[in-house]
Amino acid sequence: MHIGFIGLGKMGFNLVGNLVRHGHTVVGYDINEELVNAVRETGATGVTSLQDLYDKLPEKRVLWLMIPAGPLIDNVIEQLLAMMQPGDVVIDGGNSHFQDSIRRHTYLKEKGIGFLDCGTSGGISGALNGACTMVGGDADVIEPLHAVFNDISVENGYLYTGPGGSGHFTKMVHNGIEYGMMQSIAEGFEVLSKSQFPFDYEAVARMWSNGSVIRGWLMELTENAFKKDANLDEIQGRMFSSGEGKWTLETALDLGVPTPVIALSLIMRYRSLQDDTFTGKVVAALRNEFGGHAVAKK
Ligand SMILES: O=C(O)[C@H](O)[C@@H](O)[C@H](O)[C@H](O)COP(=O)(O)O
Repeated sequence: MHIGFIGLGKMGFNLVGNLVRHGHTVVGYDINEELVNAVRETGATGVTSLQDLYDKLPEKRVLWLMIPAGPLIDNVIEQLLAMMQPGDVVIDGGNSHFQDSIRRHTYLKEKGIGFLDCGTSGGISGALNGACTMVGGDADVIEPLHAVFNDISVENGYLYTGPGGSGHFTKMVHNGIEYGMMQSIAEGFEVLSKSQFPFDYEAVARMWSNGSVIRGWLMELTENAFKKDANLDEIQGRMFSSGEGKWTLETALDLGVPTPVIALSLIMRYRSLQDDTFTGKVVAALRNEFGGHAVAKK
């Protein structure tokens, strides 16, 4: 299949390589010309304008966006609308909010253009070697593209999730789960680190990766991290987040679903970004006021 790929960052670049390896004809575009040059090495055609990308594709064009979520998606869709014809399809492969995807689905459908929201998981290596894809949209729009999603995904790692928005909804929940699992693993290792035993964290993670109930990719990645830096001395414990955990919690609250693990995982990420907190000072001061309990002075 012919595919126009917009956004050749870490994920997009590797997805292009994956598509080319599976025999698809890809035209890749990015505002960064170095990436456009580099993508030519994968066997894709590199172009430096959206118009050129569009013109190089046969009718019923497939335009795959792998760019940061938010207004940029709307911006690029508006640029494409100046060229697109009914029958064309836009795929958003990034981490967009599912409500935005529902809106874009409706907006483009009114113009005869298909829209698929594709949650893409598995990180950078998965993008190249076999991703996990969860895709929402109209059944007739996705029908000719099932084979493509199957091609770029690991075996059984692709699911058509249903109506527009459901792909990104599924990805959002996946990421909420990811927050909770990572926080739990991290807390376990902190308990190990505070114990009286001289644990080798890499060895523990390797052992837990083999046969235990908590084995899995995140545990394997934990082993990798400790292999590189035995006590993680080289990094700070600041846990950034790009929004999906927050959206999962907001959505759960809207739906009346109690999600304490995901909620606290998210809050711990926010807490990790603060060196000291006013909240902490107030609680410490109150303990001191009512009970004379010691406070740590600066
Ligand atoms: O499934 C995946 O491959 C990941 O979930 C990925 O999509 C996610 O965006 C990053 O891991 C960062 O997420 P946070 O910045 O929210 O931690």
